Amino acid sequence: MRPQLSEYPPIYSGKVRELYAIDAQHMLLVASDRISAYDHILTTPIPDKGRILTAMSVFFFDELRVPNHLAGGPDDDRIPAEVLGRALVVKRLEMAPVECVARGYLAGSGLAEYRATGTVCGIPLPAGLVDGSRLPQPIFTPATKAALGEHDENVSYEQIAATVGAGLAARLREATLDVYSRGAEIAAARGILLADTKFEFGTTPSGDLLLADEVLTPDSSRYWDAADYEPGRTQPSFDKQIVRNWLTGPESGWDRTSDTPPPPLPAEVVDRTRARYIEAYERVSGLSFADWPGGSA
Ligand SMILES: CCOC(=O)Cn1cc(-c2ncnc(N)c2C#N)cn1
Repeated sequence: MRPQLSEYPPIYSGKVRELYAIDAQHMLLVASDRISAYDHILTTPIPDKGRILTAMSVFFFDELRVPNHLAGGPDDDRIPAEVLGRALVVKRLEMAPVECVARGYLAGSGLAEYRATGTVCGIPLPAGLVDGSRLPQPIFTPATKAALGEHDENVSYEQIAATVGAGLAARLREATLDVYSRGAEIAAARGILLADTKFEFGTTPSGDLLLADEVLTPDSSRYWDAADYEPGRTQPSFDKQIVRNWLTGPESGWDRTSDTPPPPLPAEVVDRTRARYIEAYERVSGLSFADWPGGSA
């Protein structure tokens, strides 16, 4: 008999995910069906988004064989039925206060910083790079964790070393670049470019460094379709472009520059977006989402 979610005290609620306490050593990491766009949490959920992104994390945790915080499988008995398939039992870690970002391409805040300074997080880059340029090699561009709703602040490696110590900083950089590079290689072989990603790591009482949080999902990474890749412009998001286009198109009636919240999404946009998430998972993993736990069918 599975426990009720209400038996687990809530610890943290993020934009699209929550953390609950299971016991002194374990937590339940729950992914919701919420989707964000233009810094707003939309009122319309994407059915199964939480299950699809949980399946993606589990795929990469397993495929990359990186020491991680998982303490059980996706059907662990400690997972309540109501969140089965979109929740994972994880080891409670001492989290490093660093957003460990790896970038293989120039986009977002990295592009803005490059245009202003020719560097990203103090790392000099070649001249002449444009929006979407592939970098000569992936770079570690850490950020400090911002308050909910704020943007993280890019910081230099030296600042991270001053905060967490030179030893841990070096381990974070090495692990971040290793996991990103191998994950990006797997995805690229299946026609999906992982332009950048954000990892979170934690340590065990014995000092082991474990990959935590979510791994190489479309919420923690920029997913681009390799078939549409064209440096020199903003690349379409593999998973969110349908929503973005509708919100900024004539049918939504929404003004992105206003303070008004986005309107609800039409069913057709929801359905196509759900299909894109499933396509991303099945292409990258080679697995069928129909086999993932927790389906209503
Ligand atoms: C709602 C999702 O959580 C976060 O966004 C960031 N966060 C992670 C932890 C954490 N804390 C201890 N142990 C862990 N294994 C984890 C994990 N994952 C806390 N906040």
